[in-house]
Amino acid sequence: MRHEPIIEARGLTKRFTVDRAAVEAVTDLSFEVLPGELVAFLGPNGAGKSTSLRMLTTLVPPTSGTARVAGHDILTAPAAVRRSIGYVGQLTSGSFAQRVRDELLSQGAFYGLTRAHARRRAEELIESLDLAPFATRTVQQLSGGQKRRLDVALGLMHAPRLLFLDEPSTGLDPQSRANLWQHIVDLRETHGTTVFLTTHYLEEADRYAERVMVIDRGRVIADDTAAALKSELAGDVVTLTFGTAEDATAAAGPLRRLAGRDVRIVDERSLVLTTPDGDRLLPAAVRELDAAGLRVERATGVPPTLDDVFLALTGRTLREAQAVAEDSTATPTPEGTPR
Ligand SMILES: Nc1ncnc2c1ncn2[C@@H]1O[C@H](COP(=O)(O)OP(=O)(O)OP(=O)(O)O)[C@@H](O)[C@H]1O
Repeated sequence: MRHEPIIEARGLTKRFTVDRAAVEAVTDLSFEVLPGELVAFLGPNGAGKSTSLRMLTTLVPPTSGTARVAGHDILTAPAAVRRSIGYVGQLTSGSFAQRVRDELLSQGAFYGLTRAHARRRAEELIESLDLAPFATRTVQQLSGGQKRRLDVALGLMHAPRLLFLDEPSTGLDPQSRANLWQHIVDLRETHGTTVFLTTHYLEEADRYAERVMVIDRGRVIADDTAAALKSELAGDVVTLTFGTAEDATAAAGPLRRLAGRDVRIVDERSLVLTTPDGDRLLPAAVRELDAAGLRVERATGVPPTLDDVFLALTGRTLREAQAVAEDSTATPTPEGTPR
């Protein structure tokens, strides 16, 4: 039996007006997420990730298109959508002077849980998000990673089936990031919570998400498992280094024929190519070139990353796209929810 999608976006588009010019933050976003999926929405700064999330969580209205989220239409039943989902935005939500446990209880009251229910739920979340040692601390006494775990707990107080997280790990050190991710993965495994999150960390999306949607300039440009995206859109990067520049030049033709791929010469003595099956190509290439008297000094085959996927799709790496976005001096005129 096919499950009903828990998110069903149809042509979601958002246009902002910046200095009287229209900025299309999100263009024609259509996709489905099934219950229990863990989806990473990956893209550089300014790609449209947060705006997409804000539309799906009813924080900003779309310019056109609509979506059904947890069974409710975001345009006609926004309150029902909000009751059914958890949302953790980019900024830490806890109020500074409250203690962790009290913060969770206030959130429970906000969602209309009885005091006894809220207490039970708070204890469960304190346990599952590893907050027990800090439960009586105030929010301002927590580290960045602990605060982010509290944010996730706050988003889960009313036990939503669907949790949206906007860049949950940005600004955390690598260890806290890995720890937070482990909690997110556990949540999904233990409670079957559907998790839809944005990130610009390639490695995280690659390692933890079972599905990666890549967004660039407001459009979704790829949507699959990380493994499928890498094998279909990128390939192993094979590098052969020779003793002399002459050997490298002489080897380029035979290697091109053997691999059936374009070959580039780098650093005069190395040949580089991308192929879906580097492990098979490498020994064959070394044997053939050796037999032709062209000595390979070093041979490496590196599996592709999601950055190679982004490069294959856009002609630039995600890191380059990120750097350009960070250099951009354009300040948007706020409209809708302030950033
Ligand atoms: N309130 C707003 N008013 C005007 N323009 C906006 C507003 N919010 C976002 N934008 C613009 O829409 C585009 C997409 O922004 P968005 O915040 O959705 O990107 P993002 O992928 O989430 O980026 P980041 O990783 O930096 O959070 C950007 O060009 C941004 O400047």
